[in-house]
Amino acid sequence: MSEYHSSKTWRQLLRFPLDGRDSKPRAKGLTMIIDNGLGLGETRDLLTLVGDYIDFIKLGFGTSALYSQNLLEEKISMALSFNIDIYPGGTFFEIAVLQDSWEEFIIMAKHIGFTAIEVSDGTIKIPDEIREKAISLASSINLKVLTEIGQKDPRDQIPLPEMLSQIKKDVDCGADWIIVEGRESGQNAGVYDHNGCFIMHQMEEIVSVIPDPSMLIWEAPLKQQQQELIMRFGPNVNIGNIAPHEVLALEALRSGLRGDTLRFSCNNIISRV
Ligand SMILES: O=C(O)[C@H](CS(=O)(=O)O)OP(=O)(O)O
Repeated sequence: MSEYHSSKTWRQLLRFPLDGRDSKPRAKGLTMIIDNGLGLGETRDLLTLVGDYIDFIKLGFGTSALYSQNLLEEKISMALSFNIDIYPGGTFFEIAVLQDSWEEFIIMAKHIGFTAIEVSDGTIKIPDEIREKAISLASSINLKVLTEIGQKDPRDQIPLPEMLSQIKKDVDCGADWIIVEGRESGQNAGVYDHNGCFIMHQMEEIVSVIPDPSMLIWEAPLKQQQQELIMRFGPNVNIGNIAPHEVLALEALRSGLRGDTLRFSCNNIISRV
């Protein structure tokens, strides 16, 4: 091949097969990662490479308690410098409820620099009154509020009508987003069966009660789940519990740069040629 001289980038040469992916800052198409213990160097590397494709970092479960304070604060500032919201895992909030310290927990989260909070009851039962007050308190101090519906253990699963009414109550109380439980495994929890397949009627009912589907964040750690969500709701569906090293792969899926969604976008491409 003769010498090739061009300053063109791939983006100038090739269109993304799936149109319409929103860029940051965006109100929908959010990606939330679960960080179970990235060091500062790893975090810097990750955000330099894929910071444009991450909207929320969740420090998994109670891992925040295991950091030194300096390191935690440094990690939080790093996330903020990439315009990424950061919050402690829902399980950590549940521990604070169990220990009757949830008000101080929320205030301390704000003080440390977290920009959001997750109010969940995936492991323990939380009285409605505490859930409502927690949402209001967090909103009143300008923390973004994510609530979660669905249980971690299928044996604890609450009936669907209760789950649906919880969504409505959370929205009325001022929750900004509702996370649909899927765990880190994406199997046998929340709206997934033991194979990681969506329990379809649950998914449909959830979508039907929410005033704005972009308020939902689907925990969907598995590719088959991400693909299903993108094919059903488009590239700007909110997806969470993404492993840090899977962010780019998810973004490729959202943009049709991967066989699984390229197939789906083929009609689109053919009609444009
Ligand atoms: O971070 C948490 O507390 C959990 C992680 S997992 O469900 O145990 O994998 O996430 P949550 O946001 O409470 O579902």
